[in-house]
Amino acid sequence: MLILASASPRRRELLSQIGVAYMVSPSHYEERAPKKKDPAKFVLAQAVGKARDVAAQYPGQWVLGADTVVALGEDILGKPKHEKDAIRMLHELSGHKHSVFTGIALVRDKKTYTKVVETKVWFRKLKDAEIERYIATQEPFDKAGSYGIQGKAACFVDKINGSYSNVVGLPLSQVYTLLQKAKVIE
Ligand SMILES: Cc1cn([C@H]2C[C@H](O)[C@@H](COP(=O)(O)OP(=O)(O)OP(=O)(O)O)O2)c(=O)[nH]c1=O
Repeated sequence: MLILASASPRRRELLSQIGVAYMVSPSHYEERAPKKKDPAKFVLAQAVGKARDVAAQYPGQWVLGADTVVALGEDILGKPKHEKDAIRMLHELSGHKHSVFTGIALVRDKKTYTKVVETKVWFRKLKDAEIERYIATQEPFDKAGSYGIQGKAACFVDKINGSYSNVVGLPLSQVYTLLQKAKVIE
């Protein structure tokens, strides 16, 4: 059975949504501080790191790892460390377009398949009071870029271009294709 190397409840929900059978074994891979300028390379390395970490414990089994960041200009935004961080990120995103990158890695023993998916997201201009209220909900704190498109921040988003599930943490069409390629599913 496929193993999902993730502690993210969103990734579980997304994988369940498409009817793929899996079990969960979160990785203990230490996430690196994002390097500037190359979000695609960064999420790919993180996804591979998470998947390989868990695959080492399960020889002969396919393991799926993923990593999501928000890229705004030259900056890569991960999860906020504290409230100030979240306020800064949401101010930066307000009224602008950014990209969400998710890297996915499917690993079994020495074999690795990977993919990086980008979705463009346009935020409307946010009022200071809205940002404060949103942060008070605690929703930003376990999410890249300090927001969840699937939650209360849905009303911040004017439009997106690309995969919606990619923003939430797992690009489902591309995950499915990777699983087919590895013959985990038909
Ligand atoms: C932008 C955005 C991110 N996110 C989430 C997806 C990811 O779970 C999280 C980014 O952190 P990640 O480090 O990618 O994942 P994680 O630490 O939550 O889980 P794991 O490493 O165990 O797999 O941000 C949303 O839920 N909604 C959004 O709109």
